[in-house]
Amino acid sequence: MASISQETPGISSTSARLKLYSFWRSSCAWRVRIALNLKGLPYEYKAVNLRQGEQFSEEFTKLNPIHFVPTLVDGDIIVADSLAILLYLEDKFPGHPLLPDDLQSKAISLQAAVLIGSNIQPLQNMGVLNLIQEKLGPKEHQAWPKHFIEKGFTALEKLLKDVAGKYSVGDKLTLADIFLVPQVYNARSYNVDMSKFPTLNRIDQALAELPEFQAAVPERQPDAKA
Ligand SMILES: N[C@@H](CCC(=O)N[C@@H](CS)C(=O)NCC(=O)O)C(=O)O
Repeated sequence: MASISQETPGISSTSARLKLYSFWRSSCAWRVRIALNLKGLPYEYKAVNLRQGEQFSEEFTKLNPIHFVPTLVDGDIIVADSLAILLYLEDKFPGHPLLPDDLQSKAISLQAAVLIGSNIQPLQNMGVLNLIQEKLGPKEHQAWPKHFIEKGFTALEKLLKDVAGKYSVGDKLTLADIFLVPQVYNARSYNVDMSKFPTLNRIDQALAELPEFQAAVPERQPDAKA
């Protein structure tokens, strides 16, 4: 596993205490990269090459026995799972909040994040798709994720269309935005027609303008195309 310091604009990362175990192409790790950038937290980037099976190494298994990235290490504290990490960061570093105070907006932000994190992404995870390819063939390997992304996005579009402002829930950034961007990227890679989801498409385009989101994209990570 390779280790690289990640600069946040304006903050020196030489003394970064946070370590993020990530893979450039992982949508779940991407969520955490966005949050760290938004909160202005420097971190050490620990690359785990999922395509070479580094998630099964002894070193990584000690950190996360289910063999998934992301995993965050903050001194003696190890947090695995993107939502758990984001809520941990929110508690420990409340500046630049990722959840609104208003209870209804907060509930919708969490609902949107969980819709993606529980009802879309797990059905198109690498291990799942490898198994589908093995059992059902390469055609299903493409059709399966597309089906579940479209089903999830249909619900998400309905959830957000009347509450979206500049971003997913009003005009402030929330967890919903952090989960949305990597999932739209994956949707495009499975040829999902995003014009069927105009609210999601518009928000994704607005978020693409923000430097904290730009710095988190897969292609800009130290292990990109490793
Ligand atoms: N619920 C977990 C899911 C983590 C997850 O599925 N990670 C993927 C990358 S996005 C992974 O590590 N896959 C490796 C594998 O399938 O072997 C989270 O949100 O962090």
